Amino acid sequence: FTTHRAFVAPRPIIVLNAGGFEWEDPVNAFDQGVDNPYKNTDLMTSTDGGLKIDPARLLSPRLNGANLYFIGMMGSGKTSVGEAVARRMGSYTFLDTDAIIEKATKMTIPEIFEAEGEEGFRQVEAQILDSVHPYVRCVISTGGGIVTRMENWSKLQTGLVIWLDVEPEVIIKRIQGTDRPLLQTEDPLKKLKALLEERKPKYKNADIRVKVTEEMDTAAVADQVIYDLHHFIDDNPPAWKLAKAKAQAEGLDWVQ
Ligand SMILES: Nc1ncnc2c1ncn2[C@@H]1O[C@H](COP(=O)(O)OP(=O)(O)OP(=O)(O)O)[C@@H](O)[C@H]1O
Ligand SMILES: O=C(O)C1=C[C@@H](O)[C@@H](O)[C@H](O)C1
Repeated sequence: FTTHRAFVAPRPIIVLNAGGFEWEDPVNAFDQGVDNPYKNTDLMTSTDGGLKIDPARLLSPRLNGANLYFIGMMGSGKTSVGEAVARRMGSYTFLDTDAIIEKATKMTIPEIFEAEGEEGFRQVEAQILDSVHPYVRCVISTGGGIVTRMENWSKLQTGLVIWLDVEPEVIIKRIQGTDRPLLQTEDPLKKLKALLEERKPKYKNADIRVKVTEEMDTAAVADQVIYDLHHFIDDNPPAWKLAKAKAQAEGLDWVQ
């Protein structure tokens, strides 16, 4: 992680044509931003001694614009937690690749799976990620299977990647009976376990792994993510800081 990774110039969104159907320019689907974030009164909390700033608010200047990508199994909380983190940060916009896909294609995810199969959906997903990743200051919640395509990692790794690691037994209680296409089987828990085993080596490539237990509600997970992000940045200072420390240790003038 180096802060200058964040400065990828935004580029025009192209009109996409994948998976066998015409798309609208997905730029119109990017309207899920946090409204006027500086009006967020939760950013300052009152304590005994006075006002205390939310540590989430301090992340933004430390990230220098780098995007945060949430990865993990379906139902792991990427959308709920991602949105909570973006709101608390104040100056980051929240985006959800599944929601953008549905808006850009004017189809629901089950409809895309039905019409194009999983492979068609993956193509669409990869192109949406390609369109989204040049933007800066975004918290981006991704689809559970986005990690399966190697090419997606080159986009994810332009930001910081956070894996919400949740046991299938916990997930199934949250999402049983929903219309997620990959769980339309006789034994959804078995399917979830098999998918997790297959994907675990990919999820492990995340910069930060947050173990989420059943007792943790969305706010507790968001707290943990924010805490871990500060520690990650502490442990991975930008390259210029290391260069400065090295130069000074060698007795060189840093700036004449
Ligand atoms: N920490 C939590 N505790 C309890 N319920 C949660 C928690 N996090 C998320 N949920 C609930 O689980 C369900 C799935 O959450 P969410 O949509 O955020 O997951 P997701 O990872 O974005 O899923 P998908 O990849 O399928 O879109 C929602 O009903 C949400 O309210
Ligand atoms: O885990 C998966 O492969 C998926 C998760 C969802 O977020 C959707 O992207 C879709 O249902 C596929």
